[in-house]
Amino acid sequence: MSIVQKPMAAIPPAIHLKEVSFGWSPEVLVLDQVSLEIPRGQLWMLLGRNGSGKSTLVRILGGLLPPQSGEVYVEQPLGFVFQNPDHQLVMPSVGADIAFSLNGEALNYWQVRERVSAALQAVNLQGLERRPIYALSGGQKQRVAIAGAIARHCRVLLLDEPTALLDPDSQRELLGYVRQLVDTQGMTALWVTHRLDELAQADGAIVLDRGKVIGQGAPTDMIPLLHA
Ligand SMILES: Nc1ncnc2c1ncn2[C@@H]1O[C@H](COP(=O)(O)OP(=O)(O)OP(=O)(O)O)[C@@H](O)[C@H]1O
Repeated sequence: MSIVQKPMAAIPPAIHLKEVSFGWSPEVLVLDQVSLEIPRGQLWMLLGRNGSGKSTLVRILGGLLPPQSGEVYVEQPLGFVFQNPDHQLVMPSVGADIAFSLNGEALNYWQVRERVSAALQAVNLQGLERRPIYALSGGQKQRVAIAGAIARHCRVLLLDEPTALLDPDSQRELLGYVRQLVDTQGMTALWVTHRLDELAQADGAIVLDRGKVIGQGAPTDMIPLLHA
């Protein structure tokens, strides 16, 4: 008897860019024919020197900038976490801020409370709904920003240097939470960083150089490209 194995259905990537270009002026391209794929349910890092185009790329992925040419696909809904949480958290208390991120969804009071509470649990800030934002540490503020995305049931998280303003312990802790969300909730995360030690937690990495992708794949394979 022969066993016929059905081919596994290919899982489409959560993020897919094909030949995307962008420039602030017609003469100078900040992104030049960028093509990349990020598999669903993985944590990838985006690396490159200052000015290589990382933030521009993340803004295009988030729909904040339109590409001049090329194709962009990002699984929805998506959430953003920026370098400075003070630019992102707009309400006076933790619970109000996360609830605010649910504006526009047709949820009743109890559903909002349930989403806020579950999101806080996912980033280990349970019970802090009433805590004023000003009373949080930088790392806790970043976790509230992530909780906003969790509450919206985001499938993709775009994090633009989220640890840049954190102390080393909070950096490691935040990365640990995102790693855990990817592993337990199947989210896909793209994390922009300059910190090579963070690569150890990644499933893959992409290196940008002057607006071009010069490498994408296993994190350890990308390190030599950064020193080239
Ligand atoms: N609003 C803007 N107007 C004009 N040029 C811009 C604007 N924002 C960024 N640039 C330029 O686009 C290029 C890419 O910037 P981008 O912020 O994407 O790089 P980056 O890799 O994120 O850098 P960094 O690591 O310093 O954050 C840089 O030359 C930058 O000066």
